[in-house]
Amino acid sequence: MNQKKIGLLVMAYGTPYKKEDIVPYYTAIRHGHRPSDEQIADLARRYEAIGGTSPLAELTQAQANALEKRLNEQQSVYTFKAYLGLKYIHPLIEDAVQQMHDDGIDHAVSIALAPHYSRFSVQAYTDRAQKKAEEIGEFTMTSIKSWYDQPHFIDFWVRSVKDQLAKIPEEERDQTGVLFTAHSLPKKILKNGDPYPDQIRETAEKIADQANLLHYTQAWQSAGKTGDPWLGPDVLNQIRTLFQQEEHFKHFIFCPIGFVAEHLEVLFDNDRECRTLVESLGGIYHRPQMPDTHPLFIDALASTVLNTFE
Ligand SMILES: CC1=C(CCC(=O)O)c2cc3nc(cc4[nH]c(cc5[nH]c(cc1n2)c(C)c5CCC(=O)O)c(CCC(=O)O)c4C)C(CCC(=O)O)=C3C
Ligand SMILES: [Fe+2]
Repeated sequence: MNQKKIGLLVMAYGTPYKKEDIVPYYTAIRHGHRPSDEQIADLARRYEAIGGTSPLAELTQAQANALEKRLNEQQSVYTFKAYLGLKYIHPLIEDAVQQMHDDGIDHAVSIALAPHYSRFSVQAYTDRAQKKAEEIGEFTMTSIKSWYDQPHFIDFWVRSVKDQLAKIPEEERDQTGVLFTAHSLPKKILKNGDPYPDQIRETAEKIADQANLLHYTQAWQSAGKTGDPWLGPDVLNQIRTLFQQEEHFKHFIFCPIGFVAEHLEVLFDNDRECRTLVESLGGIYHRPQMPDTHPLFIDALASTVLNTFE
């Protein structure tokens, strides 16, 4: 019997492929308003600092490929075909949905490469995908909202933190603080009861519990420099706070649990800014490798997708 072909819409933020993409990309992030020359220069400088462009383009594609492969290995009822749909650069979410339809697909599952749900993040991806599906007609799409609590995902971070701790001399392990971070969002999301902060807190608690962490905390990173207030505490302030506490921490392990790949926010905001501050205070910076295409992580995504068929 023919296996039914299912579209797998893998949605992600997107990143400039080359220097010339930075302006149109940043303009798209700003909903079509070109940022100031100063803001553009600042972003270009950050990409320059991590090697010119981000590794994210390649990693997002590799994650989509790995997920497709894993899904087709794990079951034989359906054939999954992955389509990348990006938020701010080609291939755009809408184009991916159109392509599925053109390829004769009438049912898809969408998943965002972001673990936690927010109206500002995942819902924005989903709305665009569903709108396009409705426009096409006779095309149904199941949209996954979040998967932060998928056990394999938690397990990935539990193992990562434990690996980092194992490298720290035993007598210094109780002088180690673990910081769980996620992208900050404007505080106004709280007014509508957005689950984002709670989901991130829950993720941190689950990991800390399963890894038996003595000292851990949660903080927000990469807040925008806009007029309105963003969720805090900011990670840089949180580092200072921890140093002021009586434990006299020596080691700091950074776990950016809101992101899933090596990219600008981690390579710059964590590995440069957080590292610089930690070292200036006399501490030692540690940061496990991001999920990327780790089998546990891909399994977490695959299980989440397959659960939509139950
Ligand atoms: C919640 C969230 C995630 C995680 C969930 C998800 O993945 O969806 C995320 C991921 C990412 N954000 C990214 C890049 C950027 N985000 C920006 C700006 C912003 N992000 C926001 C939110 C988020 N962002 C917000 C509310 C703004 C302010 C908008 C404004 O300015 O009004 C800007 C503008 C300049 C700056 O502010 O730095 C850039 C360049 C990249 C790719 C980096 C690379 O290329 O490696 C990735 C994965
Ligand atoms: Fe962003």
